Amino acid sequence: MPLVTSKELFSRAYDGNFAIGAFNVNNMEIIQGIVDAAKEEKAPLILQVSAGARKYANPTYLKKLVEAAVEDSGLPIVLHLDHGESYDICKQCIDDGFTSVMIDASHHPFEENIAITKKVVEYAHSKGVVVEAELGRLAGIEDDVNVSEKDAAYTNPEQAAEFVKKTGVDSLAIAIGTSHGAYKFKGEPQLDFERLQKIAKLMPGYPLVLHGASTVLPEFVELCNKFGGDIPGAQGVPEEMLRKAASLGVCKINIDTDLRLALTAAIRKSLSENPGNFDPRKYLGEGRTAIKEMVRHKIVNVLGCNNFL
Ligand SMILES: O=C(CO)COP(=O)(O)O
Ligand SMILES: O=C[C@H](O)COP(=O)(O)O
Ligand SMILES: [Zn+2]
Ligand SMILES: [Zn+2]
Repeated sequence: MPLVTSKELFSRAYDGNFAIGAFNVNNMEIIQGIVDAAKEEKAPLILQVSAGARKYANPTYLKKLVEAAVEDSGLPIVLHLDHGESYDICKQCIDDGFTSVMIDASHHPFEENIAITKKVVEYAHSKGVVVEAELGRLAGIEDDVNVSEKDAAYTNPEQAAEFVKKTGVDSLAIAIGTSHGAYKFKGEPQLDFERLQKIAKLMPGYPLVLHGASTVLPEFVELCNKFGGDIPGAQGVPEEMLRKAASLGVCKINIDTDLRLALTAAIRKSLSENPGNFDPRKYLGEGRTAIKEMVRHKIVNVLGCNNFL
């Protein structure tokens, strides 16, 4: 099976109230860990590549690794550009064979975001590629911010509907209180589900995307800290909130930080417990296994996209 777009995956996810995991990939072990879990759980996958990942791994290598994953697993896999910052990088990835790109022009004024997104959509659609865009600012919002500050940063539901209509974009990343990285909330985790419901109601059947959706699993934070790390106070999105989002029109859930933490925790532990070892296959292998089990947990217990095939 060749790489697929997310069209069919999202439509099934929407109807079934589950979500597809979009995992950031940077090297072979990360890809293998994710794909091995998905293969065993019969789950589709979105493997996403950031500009930083392309720079780190070299675009040709990454693409070949993802193609190898498709060939080896036989799974429906989407190759997606994460946070494309310009028309040019989106075009480059489309020409390179990506089946999905994100144009993230969310930091531009509304009309400009529309114009840039529309241009990407026109090119992508002419090549059979789907597009994700973003509206709103993905930022950690403190507990004590007032309503007007929240309104300024979070996605405006009416604007979201207008944006989708004017751009023809295939999916939309929204801001309801998540943020990237391991420090998402200072106090109680809080997402604006009322806003999500309003957005979903204005666009029935339309696939929404949640960035910054790692849970920052405490077991990995603890392992990192136990074996020489120093990441105090890390906190992510509780799993029940992700399940709720998936039942309210969120079809794509982005996960990077949890992969980083699982890999780092396992490598720290392995190196610390085996001080005489200098064979990378041992600690990278243990990192890969940690990723596999973490991703399996997400697929089965959080995303609900197992037994998809
Ligand atoms: O949104 C993401 C990638 O686009 C990843 O979010 P996390 O940092 O929560 O894993
Ligand atoms: O959204 C950001 C992703 O976690 C990718 O991060 P990166 O740009 O460091 O590769
Ligand atoms: Zn953004
Ligand atoms: Zn993101």
